[in-house]
Amino acid sequence: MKPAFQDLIPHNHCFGCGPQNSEGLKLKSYWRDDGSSECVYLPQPHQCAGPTGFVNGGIIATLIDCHCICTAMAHAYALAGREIGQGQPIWYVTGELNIQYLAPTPIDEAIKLVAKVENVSGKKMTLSCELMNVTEAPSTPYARATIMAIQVPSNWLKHADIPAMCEKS
Ligand SMILES: CCCCC/C=C\C/C=C\C/C=C\C/C=C\CCCC(=O)SCCNC(=O)CCNC(=O)[C@H](O)C(C)(C)COP(=O)(O)OP(=O)(O)OC[C@H]1O[C@@H](n2cnc3c(N)ncnc32)[C@H](O)[C@@H]1OP(=O)(O)O
Repeated sequence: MKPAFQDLIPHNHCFGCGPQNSEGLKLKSYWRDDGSSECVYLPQPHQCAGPTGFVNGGIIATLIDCHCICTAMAHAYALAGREIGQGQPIWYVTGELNIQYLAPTPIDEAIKLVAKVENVSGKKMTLSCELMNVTEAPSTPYARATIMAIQVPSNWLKHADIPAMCEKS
């Protein structure tokens, strides 16, 4: 199996997707044969909503956000004809995140996110994402989202790190 996007993107302390964040969700994203990307995640009991059986909406938002932004970066490297993480870094941030929560997401089973790049226009990349049961059974997804990813300059990180956080990892 090829490495996950997150294992190739350098210098990532993100709570959702950073391998270098020991307290984070550490999600992993991969290309699928049809050009979409997927991420399988097993929710943890403490990530519950009010009732203990369902996943908190903010956790769902983080999973969607990080899977889509990492997909945007992976797609941008592919458009540049480079392997992820090779050469001048390509960074994207979340400009907009719109989520429809369609049904409660069970906390005691693996879930799957599938994202697609819908459009690239200058610095802006639009992606769609569905969060569903890991079996991809033909039922309504638990959540559906659109994301606007915005490319930021490769020197953006110079302004964005707290040294103590970097030293910790
Ligand atoms: C803050 C943390 C960032 C972390 C990532 C950064 C670097 C990566 C480093 C290592 C880690 C690697 C991977 C994983 C990292 C993260 C994954 C999770 C992602 C996040 O969790 S990330 C946090 C939440 N995110 C923010 O903290 C963004 C705050 N924000 C800004 O920093 C600015 O707001 C920015 C840069 C978005 C725009 O800056 P700006 O306005 O100067 O950009 P500019 O003028 O060049 O606009 C260019 C075109 O985008 C359009 N546009 C602009 N903003 C838009 C918006 N909001 N919605 C729709 N369209 C928008 C314009 O209308 C124009 O469109 P047009 O070209 O058609 O005119």
